[in-house]
Amino acid sequence: MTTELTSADAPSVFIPGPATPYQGDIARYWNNEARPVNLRLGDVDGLYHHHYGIGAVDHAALGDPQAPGYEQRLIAELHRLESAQAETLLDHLGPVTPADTLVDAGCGRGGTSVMAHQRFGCRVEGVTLSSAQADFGNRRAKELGIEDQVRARVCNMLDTPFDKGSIAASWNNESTMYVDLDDLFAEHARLLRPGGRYVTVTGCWNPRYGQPSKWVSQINAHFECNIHSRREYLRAMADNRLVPQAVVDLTPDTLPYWELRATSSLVTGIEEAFIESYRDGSFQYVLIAADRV
Ligand SMILES: C[S@@+](CC[C@H](N)C(=O)[O-])C[C@H]1O[C@@H](n2cnc3c(N)ncnc32)[C@H](O)[C@@H]1O
Ligand SMILES: CC(C)=CCC/C(C)=C/COP(=O)(O)OP(=O)(O)O
Ligand SMILES: [Mg+2]
Repeated sequence: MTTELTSADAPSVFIPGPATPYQGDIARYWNNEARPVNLRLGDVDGLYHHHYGIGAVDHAALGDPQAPGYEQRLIAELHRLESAQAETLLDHLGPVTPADTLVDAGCGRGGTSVMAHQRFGCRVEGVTLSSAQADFGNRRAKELGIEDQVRARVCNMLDTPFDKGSIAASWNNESTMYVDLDDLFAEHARLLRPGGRYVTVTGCWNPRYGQPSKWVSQINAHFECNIHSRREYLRAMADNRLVPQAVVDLTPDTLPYWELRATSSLVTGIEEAFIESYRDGSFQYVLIAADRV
């Protein structure tokens, strides 16, 4: 499906329509998303994330909850933990040079893309289903003067325009639960150069629990997504020339973020499901870094 857009100064621009009705739903979801928990955190330093945080809470920085300015310090602390999550993802990309191009699959508002460029000095290509997110990310890149280096486009991450073997490293930061993993990893394996690195940070259900718990079902309903099991990740990677180099269980590291977020005025109602499922072992927050062989 294609949508033809015409304007006075451009002859004709083709934007691919959603590949499936589900992708149309997800594009609409993210086009309409404007939760204060994401915008107010992003306003702290201009890095806008749609992922969660890891690491210990800095109680000294937070100070007394009764003291003036506590809510702003709480927001800054949640944001610091979300940026720490992205730093940990970038730590696993391996050596990247300024001559390389990276792909941020499911890039959201582009926070991780900007951080990757700032760290490695390289080009970063983001793809999202949401035109509002792509516009937002491109606007931020322009404000930072890095629009020639960091770009977001409306594109299905299962079918990207990047040449075979042209990408040094790619990642999904909390965006794998919207797609079939075989299709996703086949596309990463195609675009990555042999020896390239793929990293995902994701929530997955724990096969040791048996089946997805009621909390996992609640998270799926809340975000209109489909959380996969840890086993599915490892199987789909093995089937698509992605060999895990590190599998890190970040569950204990993300709980403090959730426990702090649950006390904030910016709660969205999903906090209990994350906290309870991490505690009962039915759900895990993991990082998987894999070599494209
Ligand atoms: C939870 S957000 C994560 C955003 C970003 N990775 C971050 O860490 O801030 C999920 C993202 O996945 C994107 N997404 C979901 N399915 C997609 C698909 N088939 N192709 C491209 N992007 C997709 C959504 O558009 C959204 O930007
Ligand atoms: C770990 C899992 C299962 C994640 C699901 C994907 C998702 C919606 C991530 C956070 O986005 P967000 O930052 O927009 O969410 P929120 O508004 O809750 O902060
Ligand atoms: Mg968020």
